[in-house]
Amino acid sequence: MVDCFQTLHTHFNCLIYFSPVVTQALERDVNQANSDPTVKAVVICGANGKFSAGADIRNFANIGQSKFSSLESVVSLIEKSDKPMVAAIEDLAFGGGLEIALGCHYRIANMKARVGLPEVTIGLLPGAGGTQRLPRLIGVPAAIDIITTGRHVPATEALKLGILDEVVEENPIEAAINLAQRVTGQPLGPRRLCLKEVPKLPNMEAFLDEARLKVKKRANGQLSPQMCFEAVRASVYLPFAEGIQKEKQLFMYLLSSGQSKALQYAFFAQRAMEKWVLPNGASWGTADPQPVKKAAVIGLGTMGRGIVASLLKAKIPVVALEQDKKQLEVGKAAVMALLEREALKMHQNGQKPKKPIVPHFTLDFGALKDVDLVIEAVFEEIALKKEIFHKLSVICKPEALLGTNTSYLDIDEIASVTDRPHKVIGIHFFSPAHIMKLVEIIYGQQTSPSAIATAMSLAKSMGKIGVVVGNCFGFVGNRMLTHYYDQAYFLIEDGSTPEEVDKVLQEFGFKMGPLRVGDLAGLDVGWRIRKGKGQTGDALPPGTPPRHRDGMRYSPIPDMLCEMGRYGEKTGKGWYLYDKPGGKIAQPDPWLHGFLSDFRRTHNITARTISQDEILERCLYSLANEGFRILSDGIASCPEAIDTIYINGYAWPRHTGGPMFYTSQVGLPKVLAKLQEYAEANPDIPSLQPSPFLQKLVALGSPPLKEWASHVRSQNSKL
Ligand SMILES: CCCCCCC[C@H](O)CC(=O)SCCNC(=O)CCNC(=O)[C@H](O)C(C)(C)COP(=O)([O-])OP(=O)([O-])OC[C@H]1O[C@@H](n2cnc3c(N)ncnc32)[C@H](O)[C@@H]1OP(=O)([O-])[O-]
Ligand SMILES: NC(=O)c1ccc[n+]([C@@H]2O[C@H](COP(=O)([O-])OP(=O)(O)OC[C@H]3O[C@@H](n4cnc5c(N)ncnc54)[C@H](O)[C@@H]3O)[C@@H](O)[C@H]2O)c1
Repeated sequence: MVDCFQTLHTHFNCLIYFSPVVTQALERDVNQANSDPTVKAVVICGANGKFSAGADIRNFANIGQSKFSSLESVVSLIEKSDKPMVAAIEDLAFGGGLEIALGCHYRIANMKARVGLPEVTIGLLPGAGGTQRLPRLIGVPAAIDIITTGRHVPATEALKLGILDEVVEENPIEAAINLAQRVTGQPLGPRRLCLKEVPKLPNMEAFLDEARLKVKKRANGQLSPQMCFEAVRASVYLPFAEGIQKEKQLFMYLLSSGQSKALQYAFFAQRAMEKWVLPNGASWGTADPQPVKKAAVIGLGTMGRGIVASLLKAKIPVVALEQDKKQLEVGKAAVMALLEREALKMHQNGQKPKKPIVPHFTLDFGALKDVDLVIEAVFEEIALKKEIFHKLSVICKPEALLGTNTSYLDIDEIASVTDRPHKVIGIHFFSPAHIMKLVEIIYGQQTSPSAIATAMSLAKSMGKIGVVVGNCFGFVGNRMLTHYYDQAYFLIEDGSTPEEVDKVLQEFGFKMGPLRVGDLAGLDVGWRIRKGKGQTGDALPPGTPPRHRDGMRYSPIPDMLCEMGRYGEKTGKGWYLYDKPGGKIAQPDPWLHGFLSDFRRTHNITARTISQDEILERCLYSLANEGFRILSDGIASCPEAIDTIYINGYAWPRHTGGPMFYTSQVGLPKVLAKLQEYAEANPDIPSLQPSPFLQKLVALGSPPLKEWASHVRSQNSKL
């Protein structure tokens, strides 16, 4: 029987995306199968165990509309075929890949496959008929969910929704051939999605109005979810062919938008991080990771508990250590609650919760003697960290890697007290550690390439994005963030309210502005750091001017709020007033406004009306300005690293590409001119002085972002 069937492999070599060549080859093969009378049915599958990840994103910049359109015409060709077409989905079918499968008359996948239309995440919409066929297949609410979020749908859920006709344990190709044999001769009309009606809802109009608002709110200024919604909405009101035209028109609109460029840049920037290279030439290509079969976490506070959960998610057994019985009990309860929540989430997503590995909770450092990796997450105090690392170097086996989750402290100083500085490394998670994707991997002067490779491989196994960076106070992310916050405080001193500053940054695309984030994280966190640096508190030399430190402008307002017990959400008061301690409902606080007026009066500051542009530019350009310094210092190897850090660690709006990409889009000469203007108006804020590297790039005619790193290299090699 097999000779009556044709199995079309979609000509992919390794990964599985549609270039024009692949699309044309598929079209040719489908035409051949259609015209060959010996072929009774066709099974379409991928090669090397994967169906397809969709259109080739790298091609978008270079390709004309006609080439794009051809993928939809192939889907249509498949759908119109008089012979049963069966998609055999192995592992994944995303974007154009799922659209091809939707053109098929039947779809079968293996159990571990995932399907989805992730175009929204790269600033686009499914442009090969997906927005018109999926709602016809599974109804409007489920289609809106899948298309506007781009989420990956597991095979079992896809089966329930009706996206798949069958899910099999093993090889879907064999099952597809069996199915093709069974259905040969049956009418295909009912299987063609283009001929189906979109399933009606009793209250479609009201449902769509509400859904549009929800999508808009969640989009935070990103266009693609909103256009995805409009395309699905068109499927309800337009005949199929007109819906396809509408989809095409919206696709082309998104394709030409700056947002899709930024999102595609962010996609590739993130993936480029795996291929790290150090200034000394050591790299991912030559460094071997060590296996991590057992790990330890020291300190089960805010960060430690999330780090334990992340390690367990990667199936690494963990020893969890605390300083005393009480803290151990608190930490243990918190970790167990996190694990239960994870299991519940899996259950709700239709996944079978795995039996959790329970950590070994202990107060005994001796329990760390056989671990391969330690991640220390105790208080941010250098003396305490050094004491712990000294102890670790005595207790842990010589090959064990010693990691610190410090936010700011010097990796070399910590390494100096150990017997193995080459195995000491910063592994900087972001809060909440079990959720946030970013891990900054910080190498010190002596950290070995193998230690970096191990930390990077660990990040990947925890489902996180590791970015390798150099060692300096605050590394990349927090070093830049200081300037963003300073500007926010100075703007408030000069006349803005916290609400005004936050609104401007929220309109830019952040979910929360800096002051609201400060309240959420706890204002005492920064206060402790400033006290540690001697900028406030008992260590401050008498006679220090209140609004200057070392001749530079300093805002004492955040310290004053903390001195009054206003730590933010947890105390019910901070930059905002909350419904209760621990409450989430933030209101403008009349008391704070009065306090700010008194502060300005005391310090002879005449409040001025500050424009939205000034708020945005001072906050964002000062942050990016530090990014140029970080590039120039070699702390980040390329602007893509900074952008990946900001998008994944600081909730920078992905659709603007990250601070460096955003700056490149605004135009380096404009950013430079604005920084010069603000620096002249504020001579006591040196961080507003444009970085020499930014000036150099402008002098070079503002080369494209992908060339910036080579200009750093040429600059440093001349030194
Ligand atoms: C008129 C209108 C007509 C329009 C027609 C449009 C049709 C359609 O609607 C549009 C699309 O399909 S849009 C597409 C919709 N689809 C998506 O958005 C899916 C995007 N892809 C993904 O989400 C993930 O890559 C997977 C989950 C597929 C695999 O994850 P994993 O196992 O962790 O692997 P990994 O590390 O992530 O990737 C490995 C390598 O493959 C690379 N690469 C991957 N996909 C690529 C692509 N489509 N392209 C190019 N390259 C792609 C990736 O860069 C990396 O390269 P490197 O050089 O080795 O660094
Ligand atoms: N909180 C954040 O947002 C955040 C983000 C990234 C990094 N970090 C860094 O992570 C580290 C921990 O921060 P956190 O916010 O989790 O602090 P935390 O105060 O919430 O927790 C610290 C924990 O360490 C424990 N501890 C203190 N001394 C110890 C010892 N000798 N042995 C064992 N345990 C000990 C404490 O009992 C406490 O439970 C710090 O270095 C911090 O800078 C914090």
